[in-house]
Amino acid sequence: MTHRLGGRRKNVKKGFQFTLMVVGASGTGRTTFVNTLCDSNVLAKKICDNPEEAHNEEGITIKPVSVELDEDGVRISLTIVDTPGFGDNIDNEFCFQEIVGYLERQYDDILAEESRIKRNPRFRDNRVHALLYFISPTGHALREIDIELMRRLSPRVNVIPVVGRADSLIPQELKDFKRRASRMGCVMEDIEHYNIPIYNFPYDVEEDDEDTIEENSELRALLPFSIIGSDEEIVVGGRTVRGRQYPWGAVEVDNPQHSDFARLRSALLSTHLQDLKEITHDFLYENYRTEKLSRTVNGGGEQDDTAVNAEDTANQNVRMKEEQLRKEEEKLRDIELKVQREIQEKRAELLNKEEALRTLETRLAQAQIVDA
Ligand SMILES: Nc1nc2c(ncn2[C@@H]2O[C@H](COP(=O)(O)OP(=O)(O)OP(=O)(O)O)[C@@H](O)[C@H]2O)c(=O)[nH]1
Repeated sequence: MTHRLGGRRKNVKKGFQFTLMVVGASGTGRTTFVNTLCDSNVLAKKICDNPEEAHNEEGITIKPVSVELDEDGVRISLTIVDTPGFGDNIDNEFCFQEIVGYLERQYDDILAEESRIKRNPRFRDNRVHALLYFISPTGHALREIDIELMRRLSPRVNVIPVVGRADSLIPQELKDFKRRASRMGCVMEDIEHYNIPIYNFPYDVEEDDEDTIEENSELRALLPFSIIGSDEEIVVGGRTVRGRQYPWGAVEVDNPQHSDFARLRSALLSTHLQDLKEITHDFLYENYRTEKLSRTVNGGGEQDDTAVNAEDTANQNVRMKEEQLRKEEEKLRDIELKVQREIQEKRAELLNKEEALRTLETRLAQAQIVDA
């Protein structure tokens, strides 16, 4: 079920917090996309690599940066988590682990916070709500590394595949690459073939309204989104627009005929922001939590901070229950004593009355004897 921003007046006033991770090999256009999305230089461009150091494998660095955006009058506090260095190494296993580890650490923080007796008012929820996976515009099927990473990340985050630098392919090539199976294979065919549970703008024909179904099926049909990014402005037919100028013509970032940038931007920051957050909390985090806690209960051997916290909470619950039972027993004992006291008082009262009756009867009998 998709939720719109408009229905949440309180949040509209306060604004929304959203965290977006961007992953993709170097040169796929991640940095330019982020800067185009935020309309400012949020991420610094990598300045020309030193050829003497090019063979050094630097590994991946995960860098969150925050930026405040105004989306049609709604404040969005957007955190971008960039992952430069992904796919640059011969062995990418370390990169996979770093990214999955980062996503899981944010869940662990929430789990630990939920288990605390006293909440930390300054606690910040850093869970990642969506991950844009940048695919190189090769025109070929997905690479093994793309399939492997999307498959590993999908259980932990809403993965949305995008084709970066989409203007590197001519429109027909791009169409074939996105959806239409050709000799080369295509992105969506691979995603379906390998059963990768990406975020596919879910809808329920029975439950959702017509507009939601229509909008979500349109967005689903655009997957993977083709992205053109540019931090430059060009003049096209007298209009100043963000785009890229070529000798043969121009491509415009915000023109839906040229790129899916505008549709993706509005899905992320407006129409589907709440849905992505809800799936993260209700489904992805909940699954992680269940896995983690059942591993702890089943003695999976993992005894980290969260496990200890969960154990503390369980012990505390037992102690609270014991205390409650003790109080109830005390209350029952008091009632019992009170009832016993009342019975004794009534019995004494009855005995007194019997005594008085007997005295009366004796006096009556004596009076009758005197009369006779
Ligand atoms: N044609 C075209 N070029 C692009 C596009 N987006 C970025 N580029 C160019 O591609 C090159 C790499 O872009 P970046 O945004 O730095 O790519 P990146 O994925 O962040 O790469 P690293 O910074 O090396 O991790 C730059 O020269 C950009 O100007 C695009 O949509 N179309």
